[in-house]
Amino acid sequence: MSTPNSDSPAAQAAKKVFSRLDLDGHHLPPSPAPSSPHNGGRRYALATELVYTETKDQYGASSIPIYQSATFKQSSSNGGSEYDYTRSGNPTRTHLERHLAKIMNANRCLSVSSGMGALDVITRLLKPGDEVITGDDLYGGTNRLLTYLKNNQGVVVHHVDTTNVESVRQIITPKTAMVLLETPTNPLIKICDIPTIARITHEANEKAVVVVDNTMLSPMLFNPLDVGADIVYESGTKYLSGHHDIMAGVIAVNDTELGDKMFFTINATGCGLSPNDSFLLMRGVKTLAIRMEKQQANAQRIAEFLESHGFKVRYPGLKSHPQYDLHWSMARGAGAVLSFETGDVALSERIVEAARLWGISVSFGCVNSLISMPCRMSHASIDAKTRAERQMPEDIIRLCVGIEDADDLIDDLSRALVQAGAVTLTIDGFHANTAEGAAAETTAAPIA
Ligand SMILES: Cc1ncc(COP(=O)(O)O)c(C=O)c1O
Ligand SMILES: N[C@@H](CCSC[C@H](N)C(=O)O)C(=O)O
Repeated sequence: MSTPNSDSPAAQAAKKVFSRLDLDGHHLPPSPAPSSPHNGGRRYALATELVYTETKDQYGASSIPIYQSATFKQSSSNGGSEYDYTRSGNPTRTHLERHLAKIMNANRCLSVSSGMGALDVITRLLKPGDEVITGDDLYGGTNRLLTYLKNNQGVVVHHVDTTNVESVRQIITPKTAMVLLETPTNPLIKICDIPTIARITHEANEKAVVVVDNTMLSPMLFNPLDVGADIVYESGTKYLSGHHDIMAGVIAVNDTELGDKMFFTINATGCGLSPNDSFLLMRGVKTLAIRMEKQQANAQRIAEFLESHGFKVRYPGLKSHPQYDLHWSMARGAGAVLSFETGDVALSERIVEAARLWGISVSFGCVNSLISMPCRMSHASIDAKTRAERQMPEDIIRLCVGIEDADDLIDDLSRALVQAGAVTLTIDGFHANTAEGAAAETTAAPIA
């Protein structure tokens, strides 16, 4: 098996991010994040800021209380109190949103009941006739909402290869109202050049907003607002909360007018995050750095393990990723989602079903490792014809790596690969039953 190259940009960048987790406390550089009235002014490394909060609680509670109340008493008939009704605002939610604004380098953050809820709020900025440019590899639910807007709301949606800046440049017009990007994309792990696309979009049409779905990387590894995005959203169901026990969505902006418009929608439609889920998301966010560090390290090992045995693996921590340099020019880590192909749908099915430690489940970003077949699960809402047009391999397996012991994860995957007949055992180890596999080095330890 190949060993990680400690001089690679991936290794260097990971050191840069995570060496700041070293608890020697002597040389934490000041955070480069801008200070603003909303973010409270970030002063420390992100790992520190994630856990550092100031509550104004009357009893000095170290954890924000859950203000489980729909209404708030007013000091007079004219109102006069900070909160009146939880749909419009709640202290637990406010605390979370201020904390998230700080770590997302935003002036304002809004929290809603799911990632799709966040995209719904964002796309309500559109009006009939507006054009949206988006990718040809997208989370299935995002594709579904955009298709709904196209079929029912008069919004024109262009799916192009957003990994190619020219495809985006050629299609921008004065009617372009939004450019919506994922990076890495779900599930093909393709990389989009966010700074360049943001620049060319704004140059061509200053009214168009660039929206980035940052769910795959989280603010631990990427801050799209810093490189030209206008709106960033994430499914808080994933890394931000980290335990698959809540649904949440977050939206971050620097532009006051955009923030106000989206707050209007949240208040008008009632999709703001509940006090209880705000509390749980706040609790989850505090461990984001340490979870991401372990999940990424595990993902790197799994990706190298699969690649060294001849599988075609998609992961930006591997030098073989065609956009490796682009990814590392923007992000501080590779994340913990990877996908690989077997060349045979039935074989992929057998692998997925033979895994024990890897739970068969949609979603990612939680502490448990998950395995799935996107074409049948997370992306099943994209019809087969469209999947084929967009070159989505039906056999693709997605791995969402958790915090377990990496050797246990590799052992379980190895066993599943053998049981499924995906690899051939040799005296020295095993290799994938693919053309690449036959040519691959077989240096892994034999499977017991
Ligand atoms: C990249 C991406 N964005 C957005 C979402 C939507 O998030 P949620 O499930 O919290 O609505 C998901 C998954 O569901 C996702 O994978
Ligand atoms: N049945 C759900 C599937 C959710 S997929 C969740 C996640 N984004 C992933 O990529 O795994 C639906 O149809 O939305």
